[in-house]
Amino acid sequence: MKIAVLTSGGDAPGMNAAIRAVVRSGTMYGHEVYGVKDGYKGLVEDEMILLTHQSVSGMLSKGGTFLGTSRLPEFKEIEVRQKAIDNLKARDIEALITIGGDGTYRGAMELAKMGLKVIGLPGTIDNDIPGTDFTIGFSTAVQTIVDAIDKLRDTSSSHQRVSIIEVMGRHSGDLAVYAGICGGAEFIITPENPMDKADMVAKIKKYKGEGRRHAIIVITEKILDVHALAEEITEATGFSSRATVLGYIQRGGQPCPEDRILGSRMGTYAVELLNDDIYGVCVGIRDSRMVHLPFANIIGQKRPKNELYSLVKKIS
Ligand SMILES: Nc1ncnc2c1ncn2[C@@H]1O[C@H](COP(=O)(O)OP(=O)(O)O)[C@@H](O)[C@H]1O
Ligand SMILES: O=P(O)(O)OC[C@H]1O[C@](O)(COP(=O)(O)O)[C@@H](O)[C@@H]1O
Ligand SMILES: [Mg+2]
Repeated sequence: MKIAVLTSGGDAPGMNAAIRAVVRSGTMYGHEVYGVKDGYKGLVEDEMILLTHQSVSGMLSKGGTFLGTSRLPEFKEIEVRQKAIDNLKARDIEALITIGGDGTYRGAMELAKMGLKVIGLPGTIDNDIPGTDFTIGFSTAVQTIVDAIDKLRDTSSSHQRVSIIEVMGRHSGDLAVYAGICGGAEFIITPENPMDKADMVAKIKKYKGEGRRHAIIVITEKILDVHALAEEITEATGFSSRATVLGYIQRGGQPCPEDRILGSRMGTYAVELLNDDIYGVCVGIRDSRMVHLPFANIIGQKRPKNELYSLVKKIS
């Protein structure tokens, strides 16, 4: 069978491991694997290349995605998707493996409805996809954030400051919660765990009175202006405060072992699903096992609130 693979949406460390696994296991099972450049854009513009065992050599340890990625809002239009399907048909490519986040899943489901054999793999640092305990890229991003918190604690403590650290996650607080716990944050503010400003100010005043040298606040992006919050805290508590927006550094870097393993497992599992004539599904990891679920069961669903949210309150 001819199989195409693409990465779409925000890049995530471990995407290359997943592509590599699709190529290596695909060729092992006798398939031909084509890499699509820059996500859905490459499908529409017919930018695809045959990938061999050799083409993915050395890719396991590389961050980002060597195929490139993009956001293509026009892919919501049926005429644009039809062009993608026609390009695949002209090359006799029967199946497509997409690696991306929730938006990529939506595009994949639409393609599946149009008759293409599609499998979705969860690749995003946000860990915001239902049906899987973890997404490819999340663990590496957590590691990067923890490293930043550790460094910010050094300078906070030296200057006796409250350090506010804004992390990514879009509408999901998982990055903030996991990294905040690892970094010993006093406060973790996320869409699922809103800020109680009066309580926070009272506690920071108390910490100041106790002579504490620092406090760490980790907050998900898009909730508020962190620099304004730093000024408010300084004024209201007398505990000098500074904010740092971590930004795109969270998306880059060498994938950690967990993401290399997750990408390798998911890429191989996707090919094996196609071998078994299973498609129209997305892959997940649940209780350490590979699973698959129809796109329709995942898209638009909410992830249950992570149980680690209650841990934060007990140990901070
Ligand atoms: N409803 C949709 N129908 C078709 N394609 C979509 C839809 N939503 C998103 N996409 C495609 O998926 C791409 C990636 O989605 P995006 O939300 O940007 O990133 P991610 O997949 O990482 O969440 C979009 O740029 C668009 O091309
Ligand atoms: O790269 P852009 O377009 O600025 O998008 C930023 C967004 O991408 C992410 O890094 C990853 O999100 P996606 O996986 O949904 O693309 C979010 O955490 C962040 O909000
Ligand atoms: Mg997303």
